[in-house]
Amino acid sequence: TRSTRPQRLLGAVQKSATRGDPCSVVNAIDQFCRHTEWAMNVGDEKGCILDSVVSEVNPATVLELGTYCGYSTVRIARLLPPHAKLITLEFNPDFAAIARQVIAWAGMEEKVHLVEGASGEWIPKIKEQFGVKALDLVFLDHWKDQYLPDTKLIEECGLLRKGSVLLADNVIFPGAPQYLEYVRSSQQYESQYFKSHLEYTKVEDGLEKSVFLG
Ligand SMILES: O=C(NC/C=C/[C@H]1O[C@@H](n2cnc3c(NCCO)ncnc32)[C@H](O)[C@@H]1O)c1cc(-c2ccc(F)cc2)cc(O)c1O
Ligand SMILES: [Mg+2]
Repeated sequence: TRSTRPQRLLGAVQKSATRGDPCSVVNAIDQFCRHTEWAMNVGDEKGCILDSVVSEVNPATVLELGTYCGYSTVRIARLLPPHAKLITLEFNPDFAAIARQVIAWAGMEEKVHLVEGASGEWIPKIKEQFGVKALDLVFLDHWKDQYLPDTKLIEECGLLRKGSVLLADNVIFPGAPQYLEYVRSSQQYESQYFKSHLEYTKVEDGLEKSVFLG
């Protein structure tokens, strides 16, 4: 039977990237998605903005919502200090299986906890399961209509501290209008839009960075 897009993306990593070299994994996926088969990774252009936010925050604890094939997981983990932790939630078992192999190929297993499950079920468990007091950075890249409910759940679970950063992909395309309205109008956030383009295309898209003010 025909392979799936994530399987073909993993094949490109195993063919073109060097084991243990996260940058070569990121480059192999970008090359594949730009020249062979598009896939919904944050990509190289928005990825540079993601890199700058990760470097600025220098997080000890990161939560990613929506692992997919693990592109942004590897992109973030490669910048984290040795004992930092990236928790990434993915509820599709087929995508999770591919992402585990991409993360392993990049040699990032030590820094990444991939949890196979839904954000709504797992966000309330993060403190106890992972001994996390607060999240320094949250990267939202899952179903766009879930950005707002999950942000409210993260707040309710007391997972944010003064200075915690939310970074959301696709706030223009496909768009997350309710989320944007919330973080831009709330007194509890200082929000900033980083204009860019939809991965591997000329379509406008961007990332919204929102600092929790406590
Ligand atoms: O739709 C997009 N992303 C969704 C990602 C979903 C991934 O996250 C997983 N996931 C979803 N909800 C949850 C959940 N919790 C919520 C449910 O309980 N808990 C755990 N995991 C979850 C899915 O299983 C996937 O692995 C997108 C589209 C375009 C796009 C642009 C232009 C086009 F023409 C077409 C597409 C570009 C992008 O950058 C995009 O991110
Ligand atoms: Mg996205």
